[in-house]
Parts: sequence; C-alpha cells; structure tokens
Amino acid sequence: MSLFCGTAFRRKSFWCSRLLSTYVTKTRYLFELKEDDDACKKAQQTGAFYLFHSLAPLLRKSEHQYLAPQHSLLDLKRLLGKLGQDMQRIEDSVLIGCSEQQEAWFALDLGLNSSSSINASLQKSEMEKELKGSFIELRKALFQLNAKDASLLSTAQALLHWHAAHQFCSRSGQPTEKNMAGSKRVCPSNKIIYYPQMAPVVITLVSDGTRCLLARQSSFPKGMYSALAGFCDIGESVEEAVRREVAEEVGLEVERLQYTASQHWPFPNSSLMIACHATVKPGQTEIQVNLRELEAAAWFSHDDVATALRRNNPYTQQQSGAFPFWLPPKLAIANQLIKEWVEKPTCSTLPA
Ligand SMILES: NC(=O)C1=CN([C@@H]2O[C@H](COP(=O)(O)OP(=O)(O)OC[C@H]3O[C@@H](n4cnc5c(N)ncnc54)[C@H](OP(=O)(O)O)[C@@H]3O)[C@@H](O)[C@H]2O)C=CC1
Ligand SMILES: [Mg+2]
Repeated sequence: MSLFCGTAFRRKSFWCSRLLSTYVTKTRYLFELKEDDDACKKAQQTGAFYLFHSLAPLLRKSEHQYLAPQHSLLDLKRLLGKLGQDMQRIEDSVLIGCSEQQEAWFALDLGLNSSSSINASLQKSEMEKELKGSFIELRKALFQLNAKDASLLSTAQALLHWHAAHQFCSRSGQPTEKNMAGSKRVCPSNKIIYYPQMAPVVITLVSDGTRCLLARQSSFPKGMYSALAGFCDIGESVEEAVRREVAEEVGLEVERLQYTASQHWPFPNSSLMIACHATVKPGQTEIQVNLRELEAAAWFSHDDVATALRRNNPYTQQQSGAFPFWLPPKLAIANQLIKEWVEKPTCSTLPA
C-alpha cells in the first residue's frame, strides 16, 4: 500500500478515509508545499513571514527576552514598495514550517544581494525603523528567545545561509534555481539537484562514574566549559566518531556510550549535534589535552557541576578578576547532557 494513499495525496480533503492527526495533516501539508510550487505560492498569500537582514533575524525586545515578529504578505509588499524594492524579492523566501491551522511560515532575507554595502546599511536602518525592531545576530540573541522561536529562526537562518552559499552548480558553474519552498536548488543545464545539508557532529559527556569531563576552546566565552564535541569524519559511525574525538581531544579511551538526543545547531554552518553519554575505563582517567583543539579540559565533581548549572549570571567577573566556572545555557544540547548526568550520574550503560 502506498504510504500516502495514492493520488489522493495531493488533495487535502481526499487524504485517507480515517481521520489523520493534526501532526500528520500538518506534515503532509508541508510536504505538498515543498513538492508543488503553485501550492507554495498560494500559501504565501495567507502565510506569515520572518524577516532577516544579512542572516540576522528581525527581533523586538520584550523585558528580558526577544520576540520574533511575523509579517503578512501584504505588510511585506507595503514595506518593499515604500523602500522602492522589487516585489520579485518575495520569491527568495524559504518555507520553514506551518502552524497547526496550516498557516505557512516563510523566512526572507532582505539584506542579501544588495548592490553596495553603504546602500545595504542605509536600507537596514530604514527597515528597522519601519518594522519597529532590530536585526540582531542570531548567535547573540538565541538564548533570549523562547524555544519555539529559537528553533524556527535557527532553521530559517541555516536555510537562508545554505541558499546564499549554493547559488552556482559545482559541475557546470551555471546559476542554480531554487524551488518555491526553498527545499532544493536545481541546475537548469544538467538538472543536478542540490539539497540543504547538515554536518553530523558528536557531542559527548564523558564520566568516570563520579566525575564528568568538561573542556573549553579559546573561542568560548570566559569561564564557560562544555562537553567534548567534534565533526564526524566521512565513513564513520557515531560510535567511531565519539571514540576518535575523545581520544584526539583528551587522550582517553571510551568504554561505554549511550545516545541520548540530537539537535540542529546553525553555527557556524548547519550541524546535526548527536549527544551521547560515555564512560572511560576504570583507573584510566589521566587527561592529556590536545592544545591544538582545546584550551583546557578537567574532571569536575558532581557538586561543582550541579552548582554551575544553577548559576544565573555567568558573565559577572569575580573580584579576583577571574570568571566563575559556568555551563552552556538551556537551549544548547550540551546543557541537556550535563543536566542528565547531574540527575543520574551513572546513566552510561551501552558498550561502545
Ligand atoms: N549546541 C551545543 O551544545 C554545542 C555545539 N557545538 C558545536 O559543535 C561543532 C563542532 O565542535 P568543534 O569542537 O568545534 O569540532 P572539532 O573538534 O571537529 O573541531 C573543529 C575543527 O574541525 C575541522 N572540521 C572538520 N570538519 C568540519 C566541518 N564539516 N565543518 C567545520 N569544521 C570542520 C575544522 O578545522 P579547520 O578550520 O582547521 O579546517 C574545525 O576548526 C561546533 O560548530 C560548535 O558550534 C559545540 C559544543 C556545544
Ligand atoms: Mg572539538
């Protein structure tokens, strides 16, 4: 039996005879918009747009957090008209999701392809004034967004970034064309299809049973330590990547590992973070830091880690001039790994 009930698949009212859940209906609606340019263009009429400028999302400050405003197609046309810009730019939008009521959500970067940087920054401040918000780098704002906006804007930024970087076919050198939803690009001369990609990254919290191992790179904010992370090499399994990264970065051999969760991470390019807990062989806990990769790595006690998890204001410098030891904030998967370990320090059970 066909997974999508044959020809009825393209027509919402003809799905299957049984009642589909809201989630399934939503998923199939998004699939249809990716496959059918006309349906996607139609969805823009009633859809909502998240705006970006040079990959920075438009945000509004509300007390201690940022909110991501939505704009209708009409708002967008009004703005472009006011700034004397071509309506054709709307075609650069990418589909990033939809509501349970099937209102499609799009992202559009108003700052890419600007003719000159002076022109671009002038237009940027004009747009900010019109839109009553500011374009703020996602890296700076991510942890002050609610979980829904953080995930949506991360997807949007990653997709817009991918399109900006894949304008040409690597075989023919010809410009590629995006489909309406932005789920792929095609080279018109040889029909090669390019799909957005994520690089798999393993992130591992190593424990010796009583302590956990945390490390920092010199590029991290002062005082922050995290779990060990690294890009998977081509041909590697997740298990092999974890073993290699831990050996490479701190000179230890992983004995057991357990997968726990995954997360899309948009910085610096799209990664799929695959989070695992791991243990090392008893008595083999002496760290040898690879200083080409890390600035420092150390074992931390359960009490120290639990206290750091509760710390609110990590950036406050102490009187001694030092920065307190702190951990990645809640939205980062590293935080989840560390929290899990604090709640259940012996959760590593599977052989590596
Ligand atoms: N969400 C979270 O909680 C966390 C996310 N992360 C993310 O994990 C990612 C990986 O961690 P990191 O320790 O830096 O990784 P690695 O330990 O693999 O070291 C990074 C280096 O690997 C090289 N490299 C190999 N493949 C790639 C690739 N596909 N893309 C980019 N660089 C590659 C680069 O070297 P060269 O430049 O010399 O070519 C790069 O500087 C980072 O992007 C980081 O943002 C990290 C910790 C927490
Ligand atoms: Mg690393």
